[in-house]
Parts: sequence; C-alpha cells; structure tokens
Amino acid sequence: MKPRTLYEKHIDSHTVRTLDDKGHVLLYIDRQVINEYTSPQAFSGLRDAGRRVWRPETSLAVVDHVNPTAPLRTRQMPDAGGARQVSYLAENCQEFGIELFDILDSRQGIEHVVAPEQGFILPGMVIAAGDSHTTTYGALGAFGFGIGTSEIEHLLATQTLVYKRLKTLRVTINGTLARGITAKDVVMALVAKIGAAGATGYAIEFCGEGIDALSVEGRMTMCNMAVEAGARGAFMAPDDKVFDYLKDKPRAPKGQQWTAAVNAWRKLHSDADAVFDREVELSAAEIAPMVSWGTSPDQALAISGQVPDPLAESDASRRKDLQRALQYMGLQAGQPLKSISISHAFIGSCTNARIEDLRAAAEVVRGKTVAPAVRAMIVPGSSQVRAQAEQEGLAEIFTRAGFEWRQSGCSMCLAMNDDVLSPGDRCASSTNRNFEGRQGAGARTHLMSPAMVAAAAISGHLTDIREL
Ligand SMILES: CC(C)[C@H](C(=O)O)[C@@H](O)C(=O)O
Ligand code: SF4
Repeated sequence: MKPRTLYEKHIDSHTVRTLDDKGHVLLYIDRQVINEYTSPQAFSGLRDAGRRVWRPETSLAVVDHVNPTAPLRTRQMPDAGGARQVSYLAENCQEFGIELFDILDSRQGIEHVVAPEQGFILPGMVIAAGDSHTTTYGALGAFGFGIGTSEIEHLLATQTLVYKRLKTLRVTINGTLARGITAKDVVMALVAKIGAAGATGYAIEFCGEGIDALSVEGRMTMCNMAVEAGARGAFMAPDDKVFDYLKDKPRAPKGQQWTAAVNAWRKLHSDADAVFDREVELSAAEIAPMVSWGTSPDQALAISGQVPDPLAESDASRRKDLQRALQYMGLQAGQPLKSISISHAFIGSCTNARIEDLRAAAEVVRGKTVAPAVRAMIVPGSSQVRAQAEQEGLAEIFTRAGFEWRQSGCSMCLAMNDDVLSPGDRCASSTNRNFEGRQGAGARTHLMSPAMVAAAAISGHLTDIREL
C-alpha cells in the first residue's frame, strides 16, 4: 500500500463514499461543538424541514461568543440580541436533545478550551463545527475544521459533510526554542513567513523537535492559529503528552477501553516515507518573541524590529496595503516596535487563555503593577481555568497588580459582547486576529504571547520579554 500522511489516513477512515474524481467525498464527522452564534439558522432549517438531529450525543453546545464577562455572573445580558441568541440555543438544545453548558455551568467557556478540557475530543477523530478555530483540536491528534451554518444543518441531520480533500503541508520546527519563546511566537513566525493565505488549500501536519517539546496546550495554540495562514485544519501526531493530558478527563474512555484506545492512538502518525505536497521548515533557534504591527496576522515581526516602510515595497498593491495598515494602526515607518505605547492589555481567547498561559503571564506580573495609563484584563478561557487559577493564587497576583479578573468567554477577542474598545485604543492582545475593528471600531490590536501582553501591561508599551 502507498505510504500515507496522517491527514490522508484520517480522511480515508472517515470517507463514507467518494463523490467524484476531484477530491470530493462524503465525510463522516465524529463529533461537533455548537455555539450560540453560528447555530441558530441550522436549527431553524432542521425545524422547517421537519428533521431531527441524528446523533444528539455527538454534539456539545456551549455559550461563548456573546456572553458578558462581568465578574458577577447572572443570566441577565445587557444586549438583547445576544440574550436572544443564548436563549434560542437553550431552546434548541432542549428540543433536539443536545447537551448544553450554559452561562452558569461550571464547565462553561470558549468552545475550543472546553471541549478538550472535557475529554470530548479524542485522537483519530474528525471534528467539524461552526467556528474557524475548530482546528485547535489538532493538538490532540484529531482533525478539526470550521464549517458554515448550512453545513451545520447537514451535519446535525446526517453526521456527514460533503468535503473536498485538501493538499498536505508538513511544517517542521527544527531544534529547540530559546528561553522565553512560546508556541504563540512559533505560530506567529510561521504565519509571517508563509503569509495569511500561505496555507490556503492545505492541511498542516506539524512535526519536529520544536513541536515534540511543546506542551499539549502550546500545541493547541499552534493549531488554533494555523487558520490565520489559511489552513483549513492543522494537527500533529498524538504522543504520550496527549495521552497524559486526556487520561481521567470526564469524557475520556476509562479502564480497559482506555488501554485499548491508547494502543490504537499510538498508530496515528504519517508513514515514514509518506510524501507531502509541500514542506516548510523553521529553525526554532531563530524565533524571537513576535508582535503584530499591522491589520492582518501575517503583518508581524520580532519585537526587536521596526515598523516596516511601505516605500521599500516594490509591488504597488502591496505598498498600498502596507500604507493602509500603518494608517489604521497610527504607526510611522521605521518606528521601533518597542516604542509603541498601549492603552489596553487583554489576556484571553481560545488561542491563549488556558491555565499554562495564565501561569506564564502571572510569572511576569508577580509583584509588579499595571502601568497607570493601561486598562488590563484577564478573561480565562473557561470557568474551569478560572477556578484553577484562583486555586493556584494566580487571580490574586493579577488583581493585586491591577488587572481585572473576569468570567470566561470570547470577550474582547472579537468584541461581540460588551467588552469593546473605543476608536484609537491600542491593545496588546493574546488573541489571534488583528483585523480592522476586531476589538471595536477604530481600535488597534497588537497580537503577541500572554507573557508579552503581561510585560506590555506593566511597562505601558510593547516590551521584549527577554529584557525583563
Ligand atoms: C464568530 C465565528 C464565526 C468566528 C470564527 O469562525 O472564527 C469567530 O470565532 C472568530 O474568531 O472570528
Ligand atoms: S476566542 Fe476569539 S478566536 Fe476563539 S472562538 Fe472566540 S472569537 Fe473566535
């Protein structure tokens, strides 16, 4: 048999039927996660067509995009539109028999943080959901990808999707990361190198020493942000770290089933001589702490760099893009990145609001104070992360330093709730997208790792974590 990549094995084992010779297949999906924001029309469609959800137990619903994160949690929501989305999700879950973690559930949080934390996502699975960052699950050796609302409807009714097979891209991180360099820096360096559309049409498999050394949480950060290079799916072969992470999670298999599962999961890797359509290599030693300076995640550089000069760009349309980005961001060509002052600091999102991220930020913040001109907030990725951080004393470190300690949700990652920046605000942010208006109309976002956000919050400007 022809040697195969891990992606090809996943897709082959989930193909119900080949639909044509152009790569379209009917793909079986093991599990899906549902949120309040992208599911309403899917449920309405099912209801209108008189269809049921075929396998309700393969779905898990959470409220994450629109809920407030005010410290005192209630069911009251200031925004009527958001409140409707939340109550509609509850009605739909009730009617269609789907389990829901609502706002007051102790397991609530951002779907991509909650699903792994519950052991709902397991190696070898194919997962689809109405959110582009469903790729996060790749860290567990599952292949996850985002789908649109009409596809959610099809999926709920049939547990399948019409799917076009992707090309394969292997990204190898050679060598070991220097001190202070995180998974966020690696993936930002990758996106900067290959561009925001650099992996369009591809499924990424990450490998190499630099990946093996990462924690499962760090790997989630990588798979999460691979979307910002255009990849519709990114994963790595599961290893002992993944099995340790999953062991004893509420929904992970137990006893003999666990042993049998781990034995099967060990076989999940690309064949040694499998051929990828494309290869990209990064040298870990060359990766520095990264910050974005523009309005696309690939407009990012090492913190030691300077804002690029559009005039140095020979291509006219790219020059215009750069000029527009600098204008929106209120930056001057040649300005050192470290000289950029901030008004806000945000640690949150499915990219970087897991317990390890909060530990790394707390390490920087301990005993220090947020700069007077900065409003800083922490929005844990889930209510469980929040509880754990309180238990470990991290919450106290943050609040003593002047950070707001909030409830979990997507929050200021995309400002669909009431955590919204004002025009001209400038935010150091541990999130994954820095598009115009992402955190509020006219607001400016600089992406970076949580430790780098913490450092910027303390100093009041973008700061090299290695110089602290
Ligand atoms: C709202 C949702 C459709 C969107 C996504 O798919 O990623 C959001 O989560 C985001 O991060 O922009
Ligand atoms: S935290 Fe941000 S990136 Fe993640 S799902 Fe929510 S809005 Fe999307």
